[in-house]
Amino acid sequence: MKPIIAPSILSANFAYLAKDIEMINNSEAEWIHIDIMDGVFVPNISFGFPVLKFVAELSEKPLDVHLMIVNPEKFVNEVKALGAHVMNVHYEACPHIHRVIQQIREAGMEPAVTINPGTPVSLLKDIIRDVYMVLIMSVNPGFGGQKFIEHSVDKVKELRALIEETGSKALIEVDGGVNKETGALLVEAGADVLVAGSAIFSAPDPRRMIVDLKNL
Ligand SMILES: O=C(CO)[C@@H](O)[C@H](O)COP(=O)(O)O
Ligand SMILES: [Co+2]
Repeated sequence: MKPIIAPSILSANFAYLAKDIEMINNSEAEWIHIDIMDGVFVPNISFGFPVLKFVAELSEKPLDVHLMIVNPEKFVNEVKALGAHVMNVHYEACPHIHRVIQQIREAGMEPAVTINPGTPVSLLKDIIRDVYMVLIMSVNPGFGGQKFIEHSVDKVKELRALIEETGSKALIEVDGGVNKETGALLVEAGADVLVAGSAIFSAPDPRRMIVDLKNL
């Protein structure tokens, strides 16, 4: 199976965001990945809902919303109002992760749980059947353009084994430092969805890069 490609607009040119969204609309990418940061959970601030309202209006692809914020459950309605397909919350940001997953599902979105590089896959055992997707961070969240953490490949293999063992249908997504080289290792290890920011937006031909990532 070819991986789903989700370009991260964090690496887009914000002065010409409409142009970059148009590029994604006319590409083979399935989703658009949206990184929301609050300067508390991660040491950076990206963009908020007033900006994303316009992104959502322009996008013809489903939105994969990655919330790098504390108390993400406070924003279920705002994310829903964007028409998001997936609401991705960090395991580390939710003491009551099971309840948050239920809230996302009740709101009519697909729940995904993200784990940081320092969080083990084994912690997902009791929620793996309840999530649509697990996002494995292959960099520490907060910035685009960072170096891929190699150990993430082992985490994908471990998660694939957990999914098979439990009969879960969860997709495996990986985010951070994904390019043609690291993407190939991840697909081989069992990843279903590749998020890529700088690899796509700094490529001479971003749409070609999306095709190349799909064909890994
Ligand atoms: O969530 C994040 C960063 O925290 C990502 O989605 C980045 O935007 C990916 O950027 P690259 O590592 O692909 O440049
Ligand atoms: Co992200």
